[in-house]
Amino acid sequence: MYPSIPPHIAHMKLKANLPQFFMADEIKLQILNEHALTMAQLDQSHNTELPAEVDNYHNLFPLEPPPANPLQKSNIFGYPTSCFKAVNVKDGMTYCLRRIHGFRLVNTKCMPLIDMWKKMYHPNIVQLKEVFTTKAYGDNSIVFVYDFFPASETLMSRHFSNMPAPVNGYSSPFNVSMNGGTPQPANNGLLPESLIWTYVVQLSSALRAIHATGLACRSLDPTKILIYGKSRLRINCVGISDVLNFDNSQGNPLALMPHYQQKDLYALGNIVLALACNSVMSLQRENLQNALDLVSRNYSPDLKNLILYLLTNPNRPRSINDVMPMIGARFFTQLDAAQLRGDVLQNELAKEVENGRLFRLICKFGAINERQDFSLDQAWSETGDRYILKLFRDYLFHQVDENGTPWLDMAHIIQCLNKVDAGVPEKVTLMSRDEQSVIIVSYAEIKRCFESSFSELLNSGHPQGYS
Ligand SMILES: Nc1ncnc2c1ncn2[C@@H]1O[C@H](COP(=O)(O)OP(=O)(O)OP(=O)(O)O)[C@@H](O)[C@H]1O
Repeated sequence: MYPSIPPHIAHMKLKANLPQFFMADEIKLQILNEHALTMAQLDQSHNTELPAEVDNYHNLFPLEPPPANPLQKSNIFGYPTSCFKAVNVKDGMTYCLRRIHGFRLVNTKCMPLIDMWKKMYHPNIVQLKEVFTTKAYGDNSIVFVYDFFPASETLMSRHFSNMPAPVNGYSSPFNVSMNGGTPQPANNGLLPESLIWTYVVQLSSALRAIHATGLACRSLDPTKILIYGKSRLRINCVGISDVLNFDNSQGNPLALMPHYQQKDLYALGNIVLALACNSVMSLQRENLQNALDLVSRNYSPDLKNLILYLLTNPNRPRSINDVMPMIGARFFTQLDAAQLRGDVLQNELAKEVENGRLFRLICKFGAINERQDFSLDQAWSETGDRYILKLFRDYLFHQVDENGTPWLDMAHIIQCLNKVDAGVPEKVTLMSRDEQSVIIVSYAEIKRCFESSFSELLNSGHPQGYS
């Protein structure tokens, strides 16, 4: 048995500051979950519906169940749409593909707008990567490719999913046809005001960037806003309306944007009001006054003023920049939260950089240990420097206690690998498997054996990715 670092020591610093500690754990869980979802694959032997490949994308995996009626049109876009994750064959990355069924692109004058969207990088916008037409689905479809955010959901499903089924067969919340009456919170209680401002800050920041480039979102709707983690938002589906609803009569494709920007602001007002009432029913014209009363009773005057600014006087031109003073000091809360999260991530990244270094070391050990044949020498991995490395591998991984039971201790492995990596002069006792011989070597000597053995391999082969 060898002394090991008590596992809690490594975490002591973080645990001393509990909020950071929990945030780090939460982020790790989220990343694990996201990784599992990114890796999910369809069993191709059972998949008869989806094409194996669409343009440069393969491994298609639907992100939503097939609709009961395949001709069901999206309320926002007016065409049937479907969403997949897929892997790009060129870069191996996973993307989100949104197919617009039965759309034939006859006019490419809208493409400058798509180029503008592709250049738009913003932390609250799902980035558009490319657009292509395809017959891979057996019809004329146009596909919009976006960054993929695993484990994300829509703002609609997060906050308004327990709404009664819409009577018109469509699913857009902003078209729900209800019987009127006072808007009732869809869930028990109302959302905390701080959460609503968190959303306002993110959505207005995205709109500010979009409007500043001369574009407009044109599809701002709770079904077209992605949410992941606790409260991180991104505006989704940018660029689609610019293609599907392109007005060919305008010489300048940006000519109508100021008009659409006003509509974006109105849509933002609707979203904030629906969040504040915790119900999309508040958006019914006949419910508006009741909804505003509910906001006055439960939230700050600033929130009500923001909603009034965005929803009333549609003939008065409004600007997203006017929202900033209404957010006021709440902006600092956002900034603080973002910086705290940044610190936690930096801390976690530092640990992962360490882990990555040790992982590469283990990969190299794996390439040397137990190699059956090298340069026509069958005993290469059993002799010379490699023999020491073999015994060191046993020392690292195959320790047993006095009863012969495997002794498994991560801290021992990490500590020893770090010492080899640093080449410290400390000595270690290695024992042959038959326990007949004992070798005392320093970690520095092990490092030398390791480096010379690995460079022998490197010089003879075609190494890829080892550094
Ligand atoms: N870029 C993306 N990355 C990851 N998941 C996404 C992405 N875009 C959409 N999704 C997921 O795909 C699913 C369907 O999204 P979609 O925008 O079609 O919502 P919807 O409520 O079905 O809207 P609609 O009624 O217009 O079809 C949602 O679960 C959403 O979280």
